[in-house]
Amino acid sequence: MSAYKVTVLGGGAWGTALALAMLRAGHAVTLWARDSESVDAIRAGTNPRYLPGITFETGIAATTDLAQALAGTDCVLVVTPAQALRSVLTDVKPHIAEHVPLVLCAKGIERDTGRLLSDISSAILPDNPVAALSGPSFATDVSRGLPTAVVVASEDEALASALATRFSAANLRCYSSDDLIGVEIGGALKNVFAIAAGAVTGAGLGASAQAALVTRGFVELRRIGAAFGARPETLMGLSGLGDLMLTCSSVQSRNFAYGVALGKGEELAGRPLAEGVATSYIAARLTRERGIEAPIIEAVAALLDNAITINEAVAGLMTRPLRAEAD
Ligand SMILES: NC(=O)C1=CN([C@@H]2O[C@H](COP(=O)(O)OP(=O)(O)OC[C@H]3O[C@@H](n4cnc5c(N)ncnc54)[C@H](O)[C@@H]3O)[C@@H](O)[C@H]2O)C=CC1
Ligand SMILES: O=C(CO)COP(=O)(O)O
Repeated sequence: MSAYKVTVLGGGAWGTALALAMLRAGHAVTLWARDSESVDAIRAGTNPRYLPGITFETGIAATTDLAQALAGTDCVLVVTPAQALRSVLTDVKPHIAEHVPLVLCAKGIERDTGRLLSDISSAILPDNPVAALSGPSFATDVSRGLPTAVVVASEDEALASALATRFSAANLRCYSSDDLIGVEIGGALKNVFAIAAGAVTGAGLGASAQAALVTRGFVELRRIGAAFGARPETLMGLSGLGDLMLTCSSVQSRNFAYGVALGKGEELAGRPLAEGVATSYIAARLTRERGIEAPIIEAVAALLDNAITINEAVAGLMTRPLRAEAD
């Protein structure tokens, strides 16, 4: 029987880690990256730019040739940044066979349109079933083979379950879900709250403020999730609360680290990818348009725009009208 062929698009931290996870699950893995430097390094068992200090097994067939990466593939993991999804899938279109599932692994909402990533995928590649992989999982942990649990979601429950089975291995446990929107919303918004939590830490506001911020962030996530049709139990799961806990508590998170720099008033240009920046702007717009109360998201977007200071953000949140917690 020929091996199940997985194509990974994206040679950054998460693309490399997922390619390794797929290799360890016993699949034939081809990784496409746009720069030959990353391709050469990954073939040799390193990715110094995105996973510094980590060496790993060889066996990933890395290439800069997209057509070659997609030829004869059984499944594609799309692991480029959320804001690049539209252009990447447009490039993929001529080279992918119908019915090959696309598993979206980025966490974000398209800034210009407010579209969820699965919407973009269905619009560009309507004949390819779409799934999302999300949950608390740092690329460094996964590439080191540390135990990790994620969720694979698709509106097609049988597909989600089949992919979760394929992707699971000794140290990667994949749950399945048919709540695609719920999984996407949780993954996208936790990055915004991670920036907020980082800012609280960076500004030295204390552990109590930190806990309050994360808890009230989760309330905003639930409100927005409800408006988008996400199931509450999905938001309570790995891709929602689980990832919120992870990224709001560790400088291993680039979004949290970005927030720390913001809270300290440090230079923000040139930092590693923090998906929550783009997502905060569009999430603030979407919540405003839909009349959803999301003061933390609003504050993050305003802070990033230099429209308010951290002290003004705190004062704004602390002086809102008092209310019952459950409202
Ligand atoms: N790093 C992590 O621990 C995790 C990351 N993610 C998500 O995965 C996504 C990717 O993140 P990372 O791999 O960590 O980012 P990264 O910054 O390490 O790598 C991004 C990769 O995408 C490539 N890229 C950027 N724009 C591109 C374009 N227009 N066309 C083609 N390639 C492009 C870059 O060259 C680079 O290889 C993000 O949405 C992130 O939220 C999800 C879970 C864990
Ligand atoms: O999504 C992640 C872990 O689940 C990675 O978070 P950062 O993008 O903030 O590093």
